[in-house]
Amino acid sequence: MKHPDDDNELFNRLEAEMADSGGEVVDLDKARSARNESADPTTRPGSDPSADPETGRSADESGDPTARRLVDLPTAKAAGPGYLGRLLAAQRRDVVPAWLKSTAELKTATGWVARHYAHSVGYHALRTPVYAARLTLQAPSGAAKFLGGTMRWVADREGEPVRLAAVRREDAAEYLKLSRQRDGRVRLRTLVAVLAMFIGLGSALAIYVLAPDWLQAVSVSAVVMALGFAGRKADDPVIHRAVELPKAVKLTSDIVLRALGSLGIPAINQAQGKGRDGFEFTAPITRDGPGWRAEGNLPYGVTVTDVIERRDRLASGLRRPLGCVWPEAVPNEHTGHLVLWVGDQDMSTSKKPKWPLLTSGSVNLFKPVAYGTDQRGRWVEVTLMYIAGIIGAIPRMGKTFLLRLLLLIAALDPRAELHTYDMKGTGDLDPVGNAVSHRHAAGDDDEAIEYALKDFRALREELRRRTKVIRSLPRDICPESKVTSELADKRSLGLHPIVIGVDECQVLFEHPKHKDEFEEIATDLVKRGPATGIVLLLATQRPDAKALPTGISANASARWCLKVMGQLENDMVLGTSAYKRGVRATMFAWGDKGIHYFVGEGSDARIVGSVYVDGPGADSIAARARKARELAGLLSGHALGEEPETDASTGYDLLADILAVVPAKETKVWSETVVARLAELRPEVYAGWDSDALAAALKPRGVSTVQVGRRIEGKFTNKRGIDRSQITAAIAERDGKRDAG
Ligand SMILES: Nc1ncnc2c1ncn2[C@@H]1O[C@H](COP(=O)(O)OP(=O)(O)OP(=O)(O)O)[C@@H](O)[C@H]1O
Repeated sequence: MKHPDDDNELFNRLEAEMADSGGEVVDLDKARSARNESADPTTRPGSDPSADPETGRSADESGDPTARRLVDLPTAKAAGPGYLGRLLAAQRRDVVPAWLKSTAELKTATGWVARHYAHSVGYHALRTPVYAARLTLQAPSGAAKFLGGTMRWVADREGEPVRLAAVRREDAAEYLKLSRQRDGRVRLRTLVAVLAMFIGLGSALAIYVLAPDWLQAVSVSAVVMALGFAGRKADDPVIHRAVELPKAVKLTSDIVLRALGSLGIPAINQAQGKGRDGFEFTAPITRDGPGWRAEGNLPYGVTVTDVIERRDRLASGLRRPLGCVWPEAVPNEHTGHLVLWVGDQDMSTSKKPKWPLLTSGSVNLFKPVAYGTDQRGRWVEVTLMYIAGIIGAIPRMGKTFLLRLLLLIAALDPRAELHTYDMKGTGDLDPVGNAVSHRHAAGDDDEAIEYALKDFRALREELRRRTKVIRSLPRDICPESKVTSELADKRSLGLHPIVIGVDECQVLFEHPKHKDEFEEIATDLVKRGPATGIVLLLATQRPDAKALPTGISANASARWCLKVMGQLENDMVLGTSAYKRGVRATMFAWGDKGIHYFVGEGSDARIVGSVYVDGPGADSIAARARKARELAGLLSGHALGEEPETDASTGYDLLADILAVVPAKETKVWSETVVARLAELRPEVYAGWDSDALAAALKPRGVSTVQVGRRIEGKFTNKRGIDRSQITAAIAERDGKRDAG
């Protein structure tokens, strides 16, 4: 779009030049049109920018002080970065193509080729007897063809039309010449034929008399097959194709231009109307994975998003199914740089490579794991640690399946503690929940909401505990102040990954009574969870500010957006102004189930088709995950049939309990007295605690024990104890500076 400042600048510069030359006011419209013409992307190169657009002469040449002057300096062409500058900014294409660099892709491609030929060989081997029988049946006709052909050759039948033409012209000299040539040729060919016959018959006789049976059989078969082959009919081949390869039409520049011309974008149509291309190819059209890739610049002012918006028309212009046509913008390029990838097959129906984790293998959540494929069939990976993610889509597009897939991946890391909430209540998350989850609930009834609320509160406590543990760790063990795979392995620290998945999260965030608390805790988990090893994954079918509070959607670092209906939902899931940048999940078709835009931590949006794992598949993966946990002794909570109340490890608040047993008038109390009272209060948790255990439990909560002196029976005794004011201060800090006293 032309900026109004451009006109002002143009006007000012024209005025300045006129003042220099004492000229009059210039027709700005004409100057503008001259400028626009020189700015047309498809203008032929080589035209002199300083020349008058009408006379072809430059203003200086004409000597007319009122002549219009062009505002671009003649040196404008040379301006801009020099050769080195351009080299620095140049984009280098890969020397080795991506598919050759990836061993997984190479293996997949080799596997496909091997399977293709194995199939062909098997197909033909099974049909060999049929082929032999058909060739034998065709052998007599082949023999007749062979004999007839030989006779015609000996009799020089190919020269006959020429001789007959000489007869018709009554050209005696020519006819005599041709006849003599024919007689000579027939004599020679007869000799060759007779010789060949004797050699053939002699060989046959020799084989009959001298050769072993197998050689006789092979020779006779070979002759019969050869005669059968000679007797084949053009319209009925003996050998049929074992594999019908899909015929993908080659993408040519003409097809691309035709398709772009059919979009109804005025700038392209105008350029094409004037006989120009309306698109400037910047690289040859090449094969790229199972499809074609075209790349180039759209006319000035036309953006890639204009094309993406009309993807269905583009598909019509290319005469390809919608699922094959993927126009994309290139990050860090100008907005008119289009990459058009046209697949051989529809992405939603094309055959996907087998997901390696489907049948075996485990996961380290701190490392990338493949969870889907892009348009080109290449694996796309996600690292589930250090993220908070949101999944959004209209109903029935595969949102729950995607969430379940991510949770299954998490389940395959035995260290991960899963909290799964299926607020839709249809049991889609049950395979994971029942097999491995520490906490799991389905449905939106009061019981499930209470359960979730209790768990969220406990998770907030856990988050706080973790931040303190991380803070108390020495720098060399925890150099980045975040949980690492090594720290997660140390069970004593309790920093294992926690993955929370909530399907239809709007049920929590719109709950009439608890919505604020859910929102507050979830926002905290999204902001501080990733560094402490807590991952929150939220899925919703109604991504708006109520269903997905902005504090959460703005801070999520991973986003998965399946088909949505409008810009608002699109940007809600994919981030502000994603729609404007051309990242539009609105373009997905209804049949594009599981296909989504994925924006990972700091990476550009990619189109991904997630791996399809159905219910039974999910069951078997979850069973595998359960087994691994059982072996490692890491199965806990819901998966063991435990209810949260009976699980003492997270269901208590030590600081609050101390306040409960130490009245305000007792400012300092010995630890042994505190643990005795605590054991009375909550024996299932505190029974067996001693002073040291209390000190160890208080340390991550930011409280240390102090020396407390007492005079007992006239004797002064010093022992470790707690200072009540420290406990109230810790609670105040923990609860956001609220007064806990
Ligand atoms: N990756 C995939 N590939 C192919 N088909 C898929 C994929 N994921 C999901 N589907 C299909 O899409 C259907 C809908 O999936 P799912 O139940 O996850 O949708 P949803 O968006 O969660 O719907 P709702 O909003 O009603 O819960 C599934 O029944 C499944 O057959």
